[in-house]
Amino acid sequence: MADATTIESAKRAAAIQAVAENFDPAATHVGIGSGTTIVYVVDAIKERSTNPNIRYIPTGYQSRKVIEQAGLTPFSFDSLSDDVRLDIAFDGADEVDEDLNCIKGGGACLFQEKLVAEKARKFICVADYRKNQSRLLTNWHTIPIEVAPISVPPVLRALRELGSPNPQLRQTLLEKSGPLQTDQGFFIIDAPFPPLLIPADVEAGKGKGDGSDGTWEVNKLSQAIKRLTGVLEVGIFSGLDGVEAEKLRESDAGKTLPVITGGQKPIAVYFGMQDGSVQVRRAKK
Ligand SMILES: O=C[C@H](O)[C@H](O)[C@H](O)COP(=O)(O)O
Repeated sequence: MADATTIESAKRAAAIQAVAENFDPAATHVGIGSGTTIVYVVDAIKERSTNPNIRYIPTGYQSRKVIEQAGLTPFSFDSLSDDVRLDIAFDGADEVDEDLNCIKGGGACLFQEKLVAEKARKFICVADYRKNQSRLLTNWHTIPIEVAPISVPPVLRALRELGSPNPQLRQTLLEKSGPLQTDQGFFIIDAPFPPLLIPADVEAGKGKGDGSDGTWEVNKLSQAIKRLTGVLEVGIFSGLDGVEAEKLRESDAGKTLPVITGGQKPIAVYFGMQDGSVQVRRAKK
């Protein structure tokens, strides 16, 4: 069992290396995710950046406060024109599999994180070693799903039909305050599922991956949940590979940003390890 100091040191080490290797001080637009790890990313950016003209695009209230407290300049996503791309976006993750699919939303931020990730030429995640797993839902057991409050009962029922044994509406820490509200004023349902397959598992015959035999492949489950009426976004970042997405964006330079469905996998994830080292998992070229 690791102590809090080891975990925080791991986050900091990963953030420092991720920023050193990917942050370009000549950038004009930088996306900033949410959570506890992103604070170290912003600290590392602040150390390196002398450019007061960089616009930092937050992914929610907490993210905007982190940017402001660092003395950097926040710029709202909805003030960006559609043809502007972010040079890069950094974010945390709750779990990452060997294909770089991620679960996010442990802190109730996922919708704006997806918008920002999809608008970035390069999307980088930073996490500590607990998040490094070969399959999603190994150590982190539930998928956060952002839903319209009115739709909670039918979405819970539909999730059970998809095979989630006991999906729960996330509550605030203070029980009398009721369900936790997102930055959009929506609710979060946390849906447990068995560990998710990657496409290679389905090809290897480890399961159908379409829910019919109790197994789900990560993209298929994400799409099945996203289709439910009342679901704003699913906390699975999968879909287009980071390298594939980057190529698509480069080839489309100057035109409208291509629509990337199903979220986006990062092009690289920096894991701070228990021994103080940093492991980098990159998308395969
Ligand atoms: O909702 C929160 C976000 O998706 C975070 O990026 C994620 O939960 C990771 O947070 P942390 O860096 O605190 O582990």
